[in-house]
Amino acid sequence: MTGDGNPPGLILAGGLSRRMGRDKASALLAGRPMIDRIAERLRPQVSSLALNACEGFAGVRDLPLVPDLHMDRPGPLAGVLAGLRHAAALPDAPGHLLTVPADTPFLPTDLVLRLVGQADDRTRIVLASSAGQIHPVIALWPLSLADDLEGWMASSDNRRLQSYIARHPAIAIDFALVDTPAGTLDPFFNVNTPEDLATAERFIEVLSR
Ligand SMILES: Nc1nc2c(ncn2[C@@H]2O[C@H](COP(=O)(O)OP(=O)(O)OP(=O)(O)O)[C@@H](O)[C@H]2O)c(=O)[nH]1
Repeated sequence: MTGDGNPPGLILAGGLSRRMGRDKASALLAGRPMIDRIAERLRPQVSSLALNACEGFAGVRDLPLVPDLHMDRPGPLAGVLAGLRHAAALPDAPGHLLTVPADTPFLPTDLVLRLVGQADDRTRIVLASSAGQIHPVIALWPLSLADDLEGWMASSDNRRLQSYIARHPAIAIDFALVDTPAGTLDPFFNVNTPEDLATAERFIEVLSR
């Protein structure tokens, strides 16, 4: 990787949180906003951390806001594009950007280490996977993709991350499930609903014992 250091990180929080019924990034999880837990997990793994959300997002005060560039084109790809442009302007000239969603509070502490280990060129997208499932929002993106992604978004109505990724070299790195007294925890467990929030609280409780 350029700079041979950790990549900058971007938390994607530009979604509508319809299933949660309120902004999920700032939803309290065991007494703390979920996004604080995610930021805490990521900070030691990245060179800098920013938040992608809509202009005016009030959920987090201590992260720089990177707004979507294509407000008429919703979807996480718009956040990735905004993040790639943001990262390209950073002083240490990173080669890649790490993205994670705002709803995965159990991110592995070796997430970046393992993804970066496979980022051996400037073109390959390195994705996280678990239990045989790829998580396309949890990925290392080469900064060199920015113009290509912008062109794709301008010329196609397809907003699926998987469709864009399928056009590029990509590799998925599998992360193990974790056995806990509350059951098996997927490190990329997604908190989308109030019920998921309750499940996540149970895991936090047993993991903190
Ligand atoms: N920048 C950006 N990110 C988005 C957008 N839509 C979804 N995301 C992000 O993509 C990730 C996955 O989103 P989902 O959980 O599928 O959707 P959501 O809108 O957050 O939640 P639901 O409305 O319940 O589907 C999350 O990190 C979202 O914040 C968008 O329009 N712009």
